[in-house]
Amino acid sequence: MITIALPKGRLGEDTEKILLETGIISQGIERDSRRLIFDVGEGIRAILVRAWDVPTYVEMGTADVGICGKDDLMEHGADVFEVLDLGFGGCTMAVAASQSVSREELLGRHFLRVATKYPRVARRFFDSLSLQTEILKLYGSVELAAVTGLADCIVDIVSTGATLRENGLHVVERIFDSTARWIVNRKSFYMHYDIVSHWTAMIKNYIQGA
Ligand SMILES: Nc1ncnc2c1ncn2[C@@H]1O[C@H](COP(=O)(O)OP(=O)(O)OP(=O)(O)O)[C@@H](O)[C@H]1O
Ligand SMILES: O=P(O)(O)OC[C@H]1O[C@H](OP(=O)(O)OP(=O)(O)O)[C@H](O)[C@@H]1O
Repeated sequence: MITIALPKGRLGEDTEKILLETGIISQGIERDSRRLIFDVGEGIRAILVRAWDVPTYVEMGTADVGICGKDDLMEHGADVFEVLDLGFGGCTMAVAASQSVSREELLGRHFLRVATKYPRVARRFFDSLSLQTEILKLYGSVELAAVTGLADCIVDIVSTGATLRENGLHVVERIFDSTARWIVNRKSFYMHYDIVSHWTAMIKNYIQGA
């Protein structure tokens, strides 16, 4: 049995499309049911998890392979093989602040209060600038922290930029670009080498042909 960790949410549809169109899975997921485990082929099961939890399932070996964003991988620091960039789910991890605060002014301060869903990414970034920070972990609507004054700036994902614009914020610094990644458990990579490398090649061909 080989287990694939599929992300719920934003990456779900593109993930399922790639796996179905490459023929890696032969049946789709009934997303409107409350089931979390699906038989998706002979000896293949899919588990439906939040994108953020995919690295945990793959690192621990409960899933052999999975799909999640680079942002979650960077934050998690999971010890897995990051095998392929799938190209979809594109966004940028960025520092953002009120439009009235310039990059020079913000990064020139001695101390910053930073709100984010990604405390490890934020800590690493500000440490690399030797900037003293207090990091506040939030779970959503992160932009609100910079608007209300809870924090001086935020570290969050930016895609269209609409959420920043509509809340009077702007990007101060881009930290890294993120897309969805195909990740593999380290043991499974060797134990299921034939199937994992076959699947990886199929996805690679699919992406190159797309
Ligand atoms: N606005 C966005 N546009 C494009 N891709 C995004 C955007 N926000 C997040 N992503 C990417 O999609 C992945 C999954 O996001 P999704 O919102 O489904 O789950 P989540 O971040 O775990 O949060 P939640 O389930 O609380 O909404 C993120 O890890 C990121 O790589
Ligand atoms: O640049 P944009 O296209 O506007 O996208 C960026 C927004 O999308 C994500 O939030 P999400 O929709 O997941 O909401 P939440 O984090 O507040 O739950 C992210 O945290 C930003 O708030």
